[in-house]
Amino acid sequence: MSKIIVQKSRPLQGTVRVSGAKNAVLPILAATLLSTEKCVLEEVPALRDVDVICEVLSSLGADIKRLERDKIEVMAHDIDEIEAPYELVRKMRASFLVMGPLLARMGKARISMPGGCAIGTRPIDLHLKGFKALGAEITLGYGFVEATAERLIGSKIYLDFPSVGATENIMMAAVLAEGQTVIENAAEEPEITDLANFLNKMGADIKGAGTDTIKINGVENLGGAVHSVIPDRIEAGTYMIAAAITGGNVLVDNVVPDHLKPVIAKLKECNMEVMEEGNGIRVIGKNRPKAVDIKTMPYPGFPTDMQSQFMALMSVAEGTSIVIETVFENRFMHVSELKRMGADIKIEGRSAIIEGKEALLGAPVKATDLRAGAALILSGLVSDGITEITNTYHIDRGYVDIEEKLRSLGANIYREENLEEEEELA
Ligand SMILES: CC(=O)N[C@H]1[C@@H](OP(=O)(O)OP(=O)(O)OC[C@H]2O[C@@H](n3ccc(=O)[nH]c3=O)[C@H](O)[C@@H]2O)O[C@H](CO)[C@@H](O)[C@@H]1O
Ligand SMILES: C=C(OP(=O)(O)O)C(=O)O
Repeated sequence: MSKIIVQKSRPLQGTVRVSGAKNAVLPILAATLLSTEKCVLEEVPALRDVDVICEVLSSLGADIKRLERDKIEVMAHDIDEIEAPYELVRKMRASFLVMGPLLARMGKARISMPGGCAIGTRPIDLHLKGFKALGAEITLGYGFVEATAERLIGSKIYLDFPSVGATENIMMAAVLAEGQTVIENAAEEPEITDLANFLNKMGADIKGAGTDTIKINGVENLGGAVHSVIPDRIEAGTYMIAAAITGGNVLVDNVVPDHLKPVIAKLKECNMEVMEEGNGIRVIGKNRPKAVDIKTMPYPGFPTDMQSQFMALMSVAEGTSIVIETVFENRFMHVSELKRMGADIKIEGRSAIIEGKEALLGAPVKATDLRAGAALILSGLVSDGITEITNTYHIDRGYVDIEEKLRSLGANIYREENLEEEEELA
């Protein structure tokens, strides 16, 4: 098991380039199953999750070539399997995103139940409700779910909650359905728009992605496409907080500022200087941050995937802040780890009350999930002593070269590999 070691660092300085978005590339790779022609994806982040979804696609019969570190070619001409095995689905919940494309293309899909995880139970009822509305027959077996339909029929689907994954899965199923599908109360995240843009390049007819009503007119088949994945707004936000927490001056390059509105607004509210510069955002942290409250919401609200990193910032802010998590029912696992580093945080239901401290103390801590791991790294940058983070495989799911990128800004961070121990799986 590897460890990431972080020591108190000087204010970070320089430029860091953001990679392609994990949450955009995963559904886009799943969508390549819909085409019998070659698809080429650029700005593909070199992440563990990307390797897993590629393994899923290969197991179904797709031919995958890595042309460059961030460029992948997928040829899904010969799909001969309809089952994504538990072995892979347990490594990454997003494997479930192959269900929609498989069902649309093959008329049948069988996927292992993804199960719960550290941030909540994460049910799949909305995905299934959508497939049923499109005419699929759903069978729940021991540990798997099977969907069958000779041809899906377009329908009107209202989502009880704007689930990102359900919107994507239903959209991918509906592109080859007969007639029109309307998804109401759809998720509006930029990653949904990126997926829709990719599908439209393949020949789909999708309108309204990025709003709460998406209209999909089914087509007979889809062709190949070349697509460049949007920048990762969560990775960008994490480096913006790294600049703020260390009182640094960092240009976070390759971003879409519009995707980061709530993070920019909150950083400004805590007295950080934030400005757009070319394709980047510069963050200058001159003073100790002022405590501000946040409430996570579906896009365009404050992203739940930035909640723990923001809490790390609030742990050293001046004053008291309240963080309310409304998207996941159990996304405060990082609190006990931050407390080990001296943070003063109390949890009351879905709220965390944080009394900002002037300094934190390094400690051995565990990354309980991906963003929890990022929060611990951020805290380590401003903690006296050494912070030793284990369960780093979570961090590798979502951050490309995180130590190298932070080191290039002057951070004191490195990784210790211990290959003798077996890695626990997510
Ligand atoms: C790969 C990917 O893109 N992951 C992102 C995606 O996850 P994911 O697509 O899993 O998140 P959802 O938007 O679906 O989940 C949001 C909430 O809806 C609930 N829910 C979801 C589906 C369902 O069928 N039933 C149900 O009750 C979930 O338990 C959760 O409480 O969006 C989340 C919310 O922005 C982000 O934190 C994740 O980083
Ligand atoms: C929760 C996250 O991802 P996933 O849905 O892939 O677990 C995340 O990116 O913070």
